[in-house]
Amino acid sequence: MNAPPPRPPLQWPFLACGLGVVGLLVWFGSVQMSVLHSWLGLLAGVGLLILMLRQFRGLHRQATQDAQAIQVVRRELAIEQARQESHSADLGLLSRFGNLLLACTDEAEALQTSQQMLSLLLPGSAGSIYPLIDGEGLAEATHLWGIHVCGTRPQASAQDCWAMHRKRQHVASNQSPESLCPHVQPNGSAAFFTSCIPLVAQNESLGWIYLSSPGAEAYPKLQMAVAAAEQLALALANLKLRESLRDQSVRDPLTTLFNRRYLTESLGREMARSGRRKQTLAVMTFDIDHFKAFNDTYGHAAGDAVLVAFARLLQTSSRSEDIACRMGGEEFVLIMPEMELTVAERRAHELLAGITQLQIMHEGQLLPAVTTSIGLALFPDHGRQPDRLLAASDQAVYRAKSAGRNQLVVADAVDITSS
Ligand SMILES: Nc1nc2c(ncn2[C@@H]2O[C@H](COP(=O)(O)OP(=O)(O)OP(=O)(O)O)[C@@H](O)[C@H]2O)c(=O)[nH]1
Repeated sequence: MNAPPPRPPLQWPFLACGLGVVGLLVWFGSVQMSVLHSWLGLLAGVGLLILMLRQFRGLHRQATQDAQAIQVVRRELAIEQARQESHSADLGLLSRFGNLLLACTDEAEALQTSQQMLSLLLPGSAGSIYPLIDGEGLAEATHLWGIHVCGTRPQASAQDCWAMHRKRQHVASNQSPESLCPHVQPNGSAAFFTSCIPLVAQNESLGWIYLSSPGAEAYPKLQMAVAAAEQLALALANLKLRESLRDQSVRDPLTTLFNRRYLTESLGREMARSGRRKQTLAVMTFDIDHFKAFNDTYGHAAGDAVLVAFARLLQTSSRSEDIACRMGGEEFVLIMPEMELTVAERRAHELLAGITQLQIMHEGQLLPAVTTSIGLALFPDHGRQPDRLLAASDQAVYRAKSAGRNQLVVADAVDITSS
């Protein structure tokens, strides 16, 4: 910003004015003395008055220039103030974004929040968030805003993005097509810019944000986008860590099924939900038969392989709303919300057959088939409290053992007013 030029000193006009007045006085006074003196006085007075007028004109010009300079400064100040206000509004949004991310409980919520906030933070651009969806570097543009001025692949590998290679933002334009990332698909001749920003936190790459903006100028709010990407990356890394810690606390490390702790947490919740919806819920308890003998014959590691294979069978033959748990040892429980007795019985028979058909290889050797006994209890018929329902299912599995194993036994109906 230019500073206004300094004003000229004001002595001159006053001095010229004073001398002009003195000249005129001398002229009036000298009228009495002599004509020559009077004309000299008059000339001096008029000369000084002209000088004074010139000085005033110069001052006026200076004042006009000053006023113009002040206007320029005011305009620049207004622009600067507007820039500052927009910057502080952006910082406010950025901090709100950070707070919202802190409140997110999972990755899906964080991405949804980011989609909404980035569209506010980065007006004039279209964007896609590409979170990595597997350990192989494949990413999917799951959350989008605005209308991209050029296409981008919905699924792309980290190899297709320069920002992922360089681990820093990559700005490109169709003016130099070789600079565009391979996932960008130009679909017209109008000028556009693209910006890819990697999502990296704690040295881990989690995906990238892709922005496109029309015109021949690079997107002006790139720094804001980079700051937002840093916040999102940090939030995603924290949520992943939280998820993994939570997972460790509720999952069985050998089979990765849920553990007993998770079962007790979720059974009550699922029963309450079924109660509200006036639906039945089935609980199946599995106990692999003669597992001690199996371990003794083929070794503990072979036994582990059987437990892992059976866990996979439970997972693959369950619906997404079912909850498969390993209670400990060779005992498993499957919670099946919204399941009627006849359907549950059919599923149990499929599992009885399924376990005998497992082809389990261990150290290059095909292990012999194993069988399981199953106890089945239904909410609310066999228990209205989680411990009662589990106990009913447990008792049923022991009856299946006593009856010769490799079979299903349904719990006895009980007086539900006392269960
Ligand atoms: N391999 C392996 N074995 C386990 C694990 N946890 C418990 N076991 C074994 O599972 C066996 C359970 O034996 P039992 O409770 O006597 O039951 P069972 O031999 O299956 O007999 P039934 O249940 O009456 O058919 C024991 O030998 C335990 O050592 C595990 O994580 N891995």
